[in-house]
Amino acid sequence: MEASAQIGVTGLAVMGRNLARNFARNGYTVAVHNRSAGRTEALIEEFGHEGAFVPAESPQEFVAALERPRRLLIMVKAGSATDQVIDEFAPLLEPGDMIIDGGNAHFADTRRRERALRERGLHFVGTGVSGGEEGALHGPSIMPGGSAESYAVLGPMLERISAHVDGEPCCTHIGTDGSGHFVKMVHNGIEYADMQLIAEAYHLLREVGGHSPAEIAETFRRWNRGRLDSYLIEITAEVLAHTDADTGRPFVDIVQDAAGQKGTGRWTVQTALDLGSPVTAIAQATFARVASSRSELRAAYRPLPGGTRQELSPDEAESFTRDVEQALYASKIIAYDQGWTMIRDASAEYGWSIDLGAVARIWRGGCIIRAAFLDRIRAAHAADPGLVSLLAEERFAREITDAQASWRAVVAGAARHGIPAPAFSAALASYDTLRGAHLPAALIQGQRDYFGAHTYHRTDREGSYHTRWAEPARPEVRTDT
Ligand SMILES: NC(=O)C1=CN([C@@H]2O[C@H](COP(=O)(O)OP(=O)(O)OC[C@H]3O[C@@H](n4cnc5c(N)ncnc54)[C@H](OP(=O)(O)O)[C@@H]3O)[C@@H](O)[C@H]2O)C=CC1
Ligand SMILES: O=C(CO)[C@H](O)[C@H](O)COP(=O)(O)O
Repeated sequence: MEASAQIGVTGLAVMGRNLARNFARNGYTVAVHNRSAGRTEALIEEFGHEGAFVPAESPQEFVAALERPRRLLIMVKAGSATDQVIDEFAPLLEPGDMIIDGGNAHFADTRRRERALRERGLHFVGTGVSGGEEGALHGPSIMPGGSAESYAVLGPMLERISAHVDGEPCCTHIGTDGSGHFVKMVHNGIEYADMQLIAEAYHLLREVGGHSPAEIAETFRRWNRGRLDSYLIEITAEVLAHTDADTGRPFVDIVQDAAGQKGTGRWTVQTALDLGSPVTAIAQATFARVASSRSELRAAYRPLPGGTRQELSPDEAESFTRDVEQALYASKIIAYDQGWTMIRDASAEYGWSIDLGAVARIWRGGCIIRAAFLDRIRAAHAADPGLVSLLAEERFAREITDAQASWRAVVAGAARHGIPAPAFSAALASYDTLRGAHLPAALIQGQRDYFGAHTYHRTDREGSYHTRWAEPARPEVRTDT
């Protein structure tokens, strides 16, 4: 077989098929392969006319169709399937060739795979891809890790098929080894928080504000024309406005209230604990999904009393809606700030030198959390490349300040009414924790020292200290001399 394809895609389910079509529509010759040949045949039959495809039945045929250095994109089920595919294809490749993994791999697996393949002279490019089925076809946000050398060859192709905002591609080299998959994982963590915050806003508008799903859809449409303008707000309005054809009831009332997850949010929270990154809003959003699915626990709690419901007058309901918008926006700033903190922490830990402004730039289009807001984050980092937190930027700080009263009223009101608002509450608590001059952590240090002689630092002197709590006089000793 003549080596005529600039890229090959193996794994032709929804994502792989549409990425292959995207490459072909952009003028590349694309070799296509799938474990079961039916998907390859279906792609050629349905979409073969869209561009230059080279269908391959066997891995050998597939690899033979690729121009050198070979660029082989894996789009299979994340996990052990990725290792199986690598084991199958790597022996057929030669030094300098590239394996790109566009699945939602755990970044630690990507680091392991990159190391192993580097030893064999191959480039392994763990690449985050976001945008779902439609994004894959029309332009996703792409987050490649791997070597700078591989990006020099691959980058132009990936940038070409990515979404574009203001003429700029939603694709950039994130850093070495697993950095691309790490950033994609945090994208999904933020996605969980954003979705949960929006869901809490809906719940409050319905249960406290007394609005119908159709009315709330209109509210979201209005918000989508303002500073909350985002894909997730847009689709939320569509979902809320949808009526079930069978029953004539709002769609949200016929769907079971148990949220699923494939696991990237969970990975974000697990990794945040290892890094010491306080991503509490993301964590609460992830736990809220978990809790929604624990039907046996929910059944046990259900008979117990809740808060006091109070009907709002039309004026009060209108004012409450404005408060919820403020609370949603303020909480969103915190959730995004937590995501960025985590990326900054990992970048330092793994030596990735991630450009935090570039991450915001490539998330402005193509991905699930795309939003006007991300351009503000990009601009904040452009103005101050050393920005430690979004709240250190004047405009974000002013907006959070302006939202104060409403934000607190919404969280307090939710508690009074007995409506769960875990992500709103976590975001506000995070804000108060990080801005607090004094935290009760001093007492925790005392407790630790009491039961475990874990020592503490004093506010007035250098050094580590321990109080001998068991002795009546409780003498204090310095432990670091
Ligand atoms: N769906 C989405 O919106 C998004 C998905 N992703 C990620 O992209 C990747 C592809 O996702 P998606 O298109 O949804 O497909 P799936 O995750 O459903 O995976 C199905 C594909 O994996 C192949 N596969 C499974 N096991 C093996 C194996 N052991 N050896 C070879 N091939 C195997 C299947 O082949 P066969 O047809 O023979 O069964 C099929 O092509 C995943 O890693 C996913 O996490 C990333 C962003 C968004
Ligand atoms: O990667 C994605 C988008 O960026 C997927 O849509 C995401 O995996 C969905 O996650 P979950 O099923 O956990 O809600």
